[in-house]
Amino acid sequence: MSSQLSLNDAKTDVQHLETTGTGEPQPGWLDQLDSIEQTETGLYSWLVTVTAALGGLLFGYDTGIIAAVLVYIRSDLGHTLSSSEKELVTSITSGGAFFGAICAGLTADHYGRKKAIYVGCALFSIGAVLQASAFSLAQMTVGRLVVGFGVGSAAAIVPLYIAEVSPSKYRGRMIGLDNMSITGGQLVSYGIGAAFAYVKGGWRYMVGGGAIPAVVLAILLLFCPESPRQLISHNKTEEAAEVIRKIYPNGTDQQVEDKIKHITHHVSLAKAINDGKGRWWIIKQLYVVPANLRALISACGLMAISQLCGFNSLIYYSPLVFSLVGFNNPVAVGTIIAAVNFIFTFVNLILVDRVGRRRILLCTVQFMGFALIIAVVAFIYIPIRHDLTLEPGATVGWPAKLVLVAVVIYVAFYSSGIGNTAWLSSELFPMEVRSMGTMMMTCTCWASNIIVASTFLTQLENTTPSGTYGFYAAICLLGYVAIYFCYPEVAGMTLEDIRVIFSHGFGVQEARIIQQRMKAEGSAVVSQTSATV
Ligand SMILES: O[C@H]1[C@H](O)[C@@H](O)[C@H](O)[C@@H](O)[C@H]1O
Repeated sequence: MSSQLSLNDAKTDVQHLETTGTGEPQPGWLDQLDSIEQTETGLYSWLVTVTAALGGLLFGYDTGIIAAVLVYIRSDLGHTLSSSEKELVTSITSGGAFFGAICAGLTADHYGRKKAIYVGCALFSIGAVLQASAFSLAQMTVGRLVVGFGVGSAAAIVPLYIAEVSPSKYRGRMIGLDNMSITGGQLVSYGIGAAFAYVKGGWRYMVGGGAIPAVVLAILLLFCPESPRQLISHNKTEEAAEVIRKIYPNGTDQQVEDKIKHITHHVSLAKAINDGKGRWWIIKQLYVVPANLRALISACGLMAISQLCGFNSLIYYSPLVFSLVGFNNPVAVGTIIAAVNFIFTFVNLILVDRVGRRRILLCTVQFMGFALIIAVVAFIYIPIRHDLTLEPGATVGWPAKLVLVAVVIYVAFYSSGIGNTAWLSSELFPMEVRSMGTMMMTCTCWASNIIVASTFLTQLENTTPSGTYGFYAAICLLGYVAIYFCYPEVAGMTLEDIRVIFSHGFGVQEARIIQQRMKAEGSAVVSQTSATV
């Protein structure tokens, strides 16, 4: 490809292609520019994706490891931690993630995806060292906060980066790999927790170990490219061409050139839409345009349900819950939960595009609620005192085993449904407000996560385990009603269709009609996640 290919040339070419003599767009011209997507994909983009997904692993590891730490930290910070202190060191990470996600979301366009991931690596490493060397609650809290900043930025940037370096036919699966590595990281953290359970000061190795994948990620990232979209957006067209050649090793020079024009078109479009308008203006559009507001309610509402249903009370505190009901190797029992979460994330990955988001959600959320009701009943028969200890002499009987079974069922339905599907809702937003809408969704995630993390133990003490899980069961059942009325099925729809359905209320009926029409026309149900550039 010639070196004179600049952003301006590409723009001119796009304009030329875009119009006929009458100024009408030529049908299918944009698709023609993307024929490189049909070529055989090489190993490169998979290696880049697996590397970036280490960011997801760190997110999972650092959120999951607190469970074992809380069991083994005992009085190493100078005194035995009270319930509210345990809640503080747990929820401060979610608080950090809230701000980390906002900062990363606001700066990633300007500084690039890779820089944001490097900053995440630095935060993970600094946080790990601060925690591992902590002898006071204050230092531990700061360490957890710093790690939280890293978690938030990884949660916001890694899926974005993967989406931009992956060929569209594998995009859904590659982003799914990030979800798998979050739950995989939680599983690894439980495994490490169990492995260091009987080592003196073992919790320091658990938290310090979080620095290892962060350093590995930082080193491997040196071999990864900046995303072509970012490069083009900063007029680095030649560099973008190099990256595109590596992602699509079987593309011709012409196809590489076309791909650049294709991305340039989308970049210019996005710039034109938000031209001269500040971020606040875009955020305002989410609220003042009724269709946008409804999309925001659906996306953020689903995310809030996915957190307020109490799932992370298990990820963060399940060893405490299982020691409460009498199991004497609670971290090992908790590992079952993390393993089920990991395995069923994979089930979600396989089903979500085929079955559709709404159907999966409606089916799984009600069973989550029913499973929790079984746990509520079982807890009634376990003699737990107000200070969260068992009555002396109590043993692990059938109620404790029933709690474990109910919780495993709940987790399986969670991760095969709402746990991962909630992250897909960015597809509900029209392009001009998508990045800000996604940021709002991420903020909702961490804000509601903080509520669960910071209230769970107090709630157990004050309203008993049955009351606490009864509350979460109620959220699931209310969530079912909310999804039924407010969450339309958008799998495989064009952005225009999605815009139309939200201009008619929440568009559940309209979406059904469009889905039926699509089926009748035999159009393939393709994930919108994989359809965006
Ligand atoms: O998608 C993730 C996943 O399910 C994690 O296991 C959970 O900790 C997160 O809160 C959730 O958003």
